[in-house]
Amino acid sequence: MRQRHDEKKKKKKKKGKVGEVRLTSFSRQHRRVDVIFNKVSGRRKPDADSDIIQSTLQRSFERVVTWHTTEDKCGKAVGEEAIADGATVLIACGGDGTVTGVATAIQKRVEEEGDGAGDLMLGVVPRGTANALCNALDIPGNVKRAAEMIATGCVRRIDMAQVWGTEGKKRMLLLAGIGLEAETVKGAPRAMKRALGALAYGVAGIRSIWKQEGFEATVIMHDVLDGKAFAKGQLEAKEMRLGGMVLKGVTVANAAPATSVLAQGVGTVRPDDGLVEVVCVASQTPWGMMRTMLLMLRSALLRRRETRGTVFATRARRVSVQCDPPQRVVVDGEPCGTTPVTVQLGARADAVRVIAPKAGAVNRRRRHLSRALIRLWRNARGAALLAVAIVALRRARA
Ligand SMILES: Nc1ncnc2c1ncn2[C@@H]1O[C@H](COP(=O)(O)OP(=O)(O)OP(=O)(O)O)[C@@H](O)[C@H]1O
Repeated sequence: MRQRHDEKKKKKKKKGKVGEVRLTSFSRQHRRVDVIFNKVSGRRKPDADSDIIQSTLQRSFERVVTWHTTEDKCGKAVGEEAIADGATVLIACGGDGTVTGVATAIQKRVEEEGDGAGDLMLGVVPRGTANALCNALDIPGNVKRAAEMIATGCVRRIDMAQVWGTEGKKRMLLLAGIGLEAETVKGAPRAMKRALGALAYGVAGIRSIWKQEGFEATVIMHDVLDGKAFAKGQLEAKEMRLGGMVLKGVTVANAAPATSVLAQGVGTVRPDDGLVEVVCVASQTPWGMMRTMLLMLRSALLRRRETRGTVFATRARRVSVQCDPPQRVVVDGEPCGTTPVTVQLGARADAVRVIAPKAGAVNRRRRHLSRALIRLWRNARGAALLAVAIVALRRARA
């Protein structure tokens, strides 16, 4: 009896959690890592970062090969070259554009070769401006710590969607933004990102709130499956059509941190559930939009659905968006033509294996912190209202 119990325990230990593989023997299995380096991403010094990454990885791997992207040869093209050369662990060092490019090269090979593609894996060392994927997966933001994590992390499977737009087909790890999000990305060119860092997106975002005109949108969703839709219960529908709405933005997200505010509203953006989060915002005035965005941020921090009339948020497997007049589209921070656009998660949706810290612990800490902050804000607001009331009462008496 005791023996059987021990055997069961051993098996459990071997298997680990579903979707997570501990990488204790990872650096011994994989002797080579390939670094795909984008030297123009972000604001950090490329040579210094390259040295840190090289020396850190050399401690765990026998061979570290570095490849450089160029203006015409992006993460995807360089990733394909590295895979053809025998790379199995590809580390994308750059912004979200570079990460999606390398992930696209990996998924393309997996689709072509199936099991023959072997153990292809994506690692990320963030060097970009927003580094949204790293924030969403709790990958350290520090270059050295992210490189160290490559040898000690877990492998998480995350979905990768396909996007069909006016400029053809593209892959998506993070999100497709239509309207407001696309205006924000356009309003933050590389020179501005170099000067202001992540603040560039904040400045561009506020400017686009005032600039973005409302547009008439038709959103068609297939396989809508949402556990707490409209806070009323399970919502399941083969097809759902929202038509004739005047919106300021539509976001279709696969993975997004809380700072990608326009992707929030469902409560959590799950990168591994085979569904995308669809969020439509309809606030018509700039101040109304600012308020709506604060509510969306709250929804992300508290992991609670936003049910106000100006936000519609749900989950589906396939989404098509048409706009009148046509609107700009960005996919993972890169321009991708205009609407109409369709986003879909396919059967091989879980093909991308990303090296990331064990999910859970960091999220739990973050949730506690955000709850504490909101409690503090409520108390401070209550105290301020009380003080104003006391002053008004005193003045009235005098
Ligand atoms: N050597 C290079 N010279 C000029 N541009 C390059 C070079 N390598 C890549 N690029 C361009 O960099 C872009 C991708 O940048 P990436 O998204 O990785 O960084 P970022 O824009 O600084 O970060 P973020 O997406 O977080 O704002 C692509 O459009 C690609 O054409």
